[in-house]
Amino acid sequence: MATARDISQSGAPKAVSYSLSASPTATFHSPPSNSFLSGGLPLRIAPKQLKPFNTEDIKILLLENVNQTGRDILTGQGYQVEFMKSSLPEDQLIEKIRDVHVIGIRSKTKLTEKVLREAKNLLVVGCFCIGTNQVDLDYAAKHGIAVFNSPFANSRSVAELVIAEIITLARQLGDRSNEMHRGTWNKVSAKCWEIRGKTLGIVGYGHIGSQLSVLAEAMGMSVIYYDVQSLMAIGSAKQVPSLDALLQDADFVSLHVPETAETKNMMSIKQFEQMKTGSYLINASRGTVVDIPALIKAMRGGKLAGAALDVYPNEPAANGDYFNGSLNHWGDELLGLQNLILTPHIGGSTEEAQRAIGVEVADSLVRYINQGITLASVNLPEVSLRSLTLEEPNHARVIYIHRNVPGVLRKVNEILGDHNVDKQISDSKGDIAYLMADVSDVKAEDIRSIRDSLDSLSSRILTRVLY
Ligand SMILES: NC(=O)C1=CN([C@@H]2O[C@H](COP(=O)(O)OP(=O)(O)OC[C@H]3O[C@@H](n4cnc5c(N)ncnc54)[C@H](O)[C@@H]3O)[C@@H](O)[C@H]2O)C=CC1
Ligand SMILES: O=C(O)C(=O)COP(=O)(O)O
Repeated sequence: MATARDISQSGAPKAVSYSLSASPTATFHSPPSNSFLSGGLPLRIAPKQLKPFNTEDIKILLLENVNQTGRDILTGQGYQVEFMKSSLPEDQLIEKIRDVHVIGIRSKTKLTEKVLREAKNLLVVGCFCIGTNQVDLDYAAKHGIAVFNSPFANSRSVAELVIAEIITLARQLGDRSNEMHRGTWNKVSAKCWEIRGKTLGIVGYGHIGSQLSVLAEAMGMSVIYYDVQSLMAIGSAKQVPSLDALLQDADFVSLHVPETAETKNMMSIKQFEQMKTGSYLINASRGTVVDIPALIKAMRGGKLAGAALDVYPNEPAANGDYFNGSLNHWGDELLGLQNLILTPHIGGSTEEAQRAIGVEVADSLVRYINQGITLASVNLPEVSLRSLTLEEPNHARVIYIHRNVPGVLRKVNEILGDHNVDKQISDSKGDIAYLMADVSDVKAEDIRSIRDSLDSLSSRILTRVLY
């Protein structure tokens, strides 16, 4: 059956997702085949007066132990919230995602095209983390699914972890501690260093890299950084022109780039060869950025004096025994190395960061679900109008997500032109455009007519009407 998410190859808009309900206690409906309304939210019309949609009809699935702060905000809105501590294997994720309007994830849940294709009712994804590489952002945008994240609420936590790791590596604290646990007293100073006066090379000078820069300089380190963009240095840090230049000069190299095609195996055999003998590598970015066999080789050959890994190419879905999962590719080869700190992707895992992320992403979701506001979306144009005046009767907010092709605004305004448009805004991002208009003095039949007319336009991706 065609759904509201389909973009017809023929250009003809497809059917529709929700039923019209006049019942004051209506619950979520499965898409009826003969329904005549489309879009992401159930329409609710009370006799005589238009009513806002019912938040209780919204179904949300939260995976990966999203913080209580976010859960409280979402349940406080009256949405139906299902919470799970871990991520889900693909087959179970596909089953679950078919039914929900909103999904909240962290870095583990992969929302690929295959998964999103099944998400027939999905309006919006909340990434309760910084990275959005786990979501097919382009597919989501082309199907009118907004994606939000928290761009910097855990940056400080990651930077502090890296500072701890720099000192831990320089003083071989991990090995000394392990030895003490095994009953060995091993008091040594050989190849143990102060970090004062050493050079830290930061790869990727964004939110985390620049925070790290400030902390490292405060401890007496010299900072150099490499970034694809030309960025203002903080303090006395200096931008260098290439990764090679950074690797040749740095005593410690810390990676803070996103997962992209360009950053895959950014640190491989050639790059390790460029590094100073006795230097250290820290990766708290994404597991794909470091070629692990090349790292093992560099550590065994003495090129590196130590390394810290917080992220891995494949990470387990849940806490527990990982030996049967992702890390067994390298097994003893990796685990047997000296002065290698392994942590289970905890860079952003502090109370402060998780609480702040919970609030920030949940707030973005509520704004989008209730008001259609896309501010801070990572894949749709950022569009905002002041809050819908729900107190005023017979107002409606029309949201039209469409392909960015010539002539759409003229057609939309022909449709809206029969009504009193109080405010209107439109913006585009690549192939996708987002239009929002508030209309007043509309009755139920006007809304139905606006909706049907917008649905009949060949540019349509998704129509929502909120009131
Ligand atoms: N370990 C953990 O728990 C966490 C890991 N992360 C990871 O850290 C990454 C970085 O986070 P932020 O600093 O917030 O991101 P950001 O977007 O603020 O900064 C990334 C920087 O990398 C630069 N960059 C991109 N491609 C590059 C390339 N090929 N070569 C050199 N520079 C390049 C960008 O220009 C940008 O300045 C995130 O994408 C995420 O994958 C983020 C938070 C927690
Ligand atoms: O914020 C990020 O991108 C992170 O890597 C942290 O991910 P997490 O929320 O711990 O799954």
